[in-house]
Amino acid sequence: MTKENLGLPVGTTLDRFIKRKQDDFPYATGELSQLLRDIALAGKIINREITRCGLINLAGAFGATNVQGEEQQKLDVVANIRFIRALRNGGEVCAIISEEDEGIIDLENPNGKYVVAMDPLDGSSNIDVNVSIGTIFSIYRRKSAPGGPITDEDVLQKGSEQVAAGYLLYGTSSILVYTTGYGVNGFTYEPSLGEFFLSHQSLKSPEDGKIYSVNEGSYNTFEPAVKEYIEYCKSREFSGRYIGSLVADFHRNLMKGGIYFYPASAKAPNGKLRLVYECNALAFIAEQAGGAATDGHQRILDITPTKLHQRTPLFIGSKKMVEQAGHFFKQATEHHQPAAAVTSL
Ligand SMILES: O=P(O)(O)OC[C@H]1O[C@](O)(COP(=O)(O)O)[C@@H](O)[C@@H]1O
Ligand SMILES: [Mg+2]
Ligand SMILES: [Mg+2]
Repeated sequence: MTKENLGLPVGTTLDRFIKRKQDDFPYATGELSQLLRDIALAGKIINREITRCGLINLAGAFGATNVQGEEQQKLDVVANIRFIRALRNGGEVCAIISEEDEGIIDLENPNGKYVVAMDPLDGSSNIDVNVSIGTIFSIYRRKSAPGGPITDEDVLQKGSEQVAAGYLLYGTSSILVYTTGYGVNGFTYEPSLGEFFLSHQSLKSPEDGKIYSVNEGSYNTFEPAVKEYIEYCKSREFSGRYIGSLVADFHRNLMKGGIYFYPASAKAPNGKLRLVYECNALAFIAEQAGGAATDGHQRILDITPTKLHQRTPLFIGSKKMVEQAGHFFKQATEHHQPAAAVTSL
């Protein structure tokens, strides 16, 4: 039995699963396990707020903009507060990077060994229309000495340094999907019991797929290689599917096989998505599930961030599809001319 496949039955609680995983590492202190439980707890609370937000005056705009200049929704703010509170109370984390806060959130917890980067509410534009939304998180080990100030080396680590990452998808059912670097597992939430249960063990992304997910309304602003890749998808009669919540689009493609991309455009030269708290976590999961994630040229997990809210283009999903998209960029770079379709993959 490998560490990846514990052979635990469907229906095992998240708690028991985490405990079993921890038993595989006799020297582990249990702090990461506790941190994962804290995140699951925050997820349950957010799930509750989401399912009744239309009734408790939580729908709609908050009336302020975040650091990116985007209009915050009330649930963006609530989710941020809930997660910060859960991580502070849990005691395992020293600092948080959040989409909703400009600077580092120092929890003033010198004993916290971990740094968490998070998008507390992903897909904000879908909140008020009952469409799936999510939460994304990355967990890093603190690099600087405990007790001292939180430094750039703590918060600007490459995605390949993640010790764990995951997402919560609040959809037709809510699911927590995470990896600690030994495969990917998913836990479906049973609201009447208040528990996450193992439902998707050792998730594997189909190697290839027939779904492409991109905001095609921006087509005219994309660079030629991206336009050509989209034309290639159309020529193959792939299905276009775009929810507009990264977590939901990613999850569907993970299950069914497909590619999600948010490329650079004339109006967003580095794309829209944020490297530290959106792309890295999903890239880690994609790779652990046998998929891939690039910015069109290089592996997402190899990019060293220089800013907390840094943006990056993203191409993520089934391995063959991400490679195929990369070929269009490669050809465009090599020949300085529009790339021809690579049909051999
Ligand atoms: O409306 P667009 O430009 O297609 O952008 C949609 C993308 O933006 C995001 O909503 C950004 O996430 P936030 O809601 O956390 O800001 C992604 O979830 C989604 O894929
Ligand atoms: Mg987001
Ligand atoms: Mg968000």
